[in-house]
Amino acid sequence: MTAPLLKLENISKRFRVGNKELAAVSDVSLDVAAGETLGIVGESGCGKSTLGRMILRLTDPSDGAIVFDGRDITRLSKRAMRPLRRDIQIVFQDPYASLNPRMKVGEIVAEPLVNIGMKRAEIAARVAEVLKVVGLPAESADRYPHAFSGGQRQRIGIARALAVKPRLIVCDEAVSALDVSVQAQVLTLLRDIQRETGVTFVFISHNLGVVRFLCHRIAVLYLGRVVEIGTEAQLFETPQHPYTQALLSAIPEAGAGRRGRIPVPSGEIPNPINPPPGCPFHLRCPRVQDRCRSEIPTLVSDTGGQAVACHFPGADADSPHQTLEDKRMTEGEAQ
Ligand SMILES: Nc1ncnc2c1ncn2[C@@H]1O[C@H](COP(=O)(O)OP(=O)(O)OP(=O)(O)O)[C@@H](O)[C@H]1O
Repeated sequence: MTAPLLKLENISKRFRVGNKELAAVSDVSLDVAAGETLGIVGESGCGKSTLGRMILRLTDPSDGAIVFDGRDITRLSKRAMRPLRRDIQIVFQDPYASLNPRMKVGEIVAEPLVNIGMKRAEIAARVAEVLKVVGLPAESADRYPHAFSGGQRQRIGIARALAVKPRLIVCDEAVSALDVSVQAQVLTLLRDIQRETGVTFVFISHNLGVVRFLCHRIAVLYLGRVVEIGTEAQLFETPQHPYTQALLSAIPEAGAGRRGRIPVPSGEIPNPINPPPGCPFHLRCPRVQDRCRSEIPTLVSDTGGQAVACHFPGADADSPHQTLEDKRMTEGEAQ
């Protein structure tokens, strides 16, 4: 197996809030292979953006290591990070707020190229090239962002991220502000770009329906911890964690990919300043037992690579402990 392009090793991030500490991300370990799309999902406040910001080194982790292409970048200085900025880019959620309204589109897309010292003539050619890749006419370069729709602006953001030929793009809620039909177009564009260029994506979203379309593997985050991770098929066909199951049951069959927040399981999300002892999900869990109230479950992987952090994992109430392998065998036996 080839080494992962990105490796997060036991990453944590704690913020000081007054005289207390808030654990935004706790002990997260993830691998992302080159050319893969890893989805990170969970409700608001579960630590998705903080994780994304740490990957970009916009926020320093409190503990753990970030390894990019075999190199530990956790403690690199700003200066040492500069050449790597080209390799790791970000696309933000709000295409209205993230583009400078006083700059022409051509200048916006060119900015990262100027920063890496590319020559003027080459910049113009590259800007035209990436505008074409994202489906915008060359004339767009001379116009200002306000002349474009939300979906077109997000294409401009993607063109800007792509300009420097990055190896990894973190998409933080990149389609969440768009209408459903526009979301689908932008997701298709991202998938096509990946097929064409082999770029790796970390795709952050609160919407499991959206990540399903694009992601090869998905990590579900709850209160700063990965509670389940697996391939798209594993998570959608045999989710093992009650939280993943609750998120899935909230996606109407026909509405996968629709706009809006996931309706949540009953009960409040605990405050990360004062998290409950034991399993972070136990206050909302339909399967809670005594052990869950005192012992934090560790992430345990099955032979197929699906991993779950739950003392009592199970596919659903009728067939507890069913794994994707069990399901395949059962289906095979039935034939
Ligand atoms: N700079 C900060 N200082 C203090 N607390 C922070 C800071 N940034 C984030 N947090 C807290 O860390 C937790 C995780 O926030 P984060 O923004 O990463 O979550 P998220 O899953 O991306 O949520 P959303 O989708 O609402 O942005 C939240 O409780 C948030 O209030």
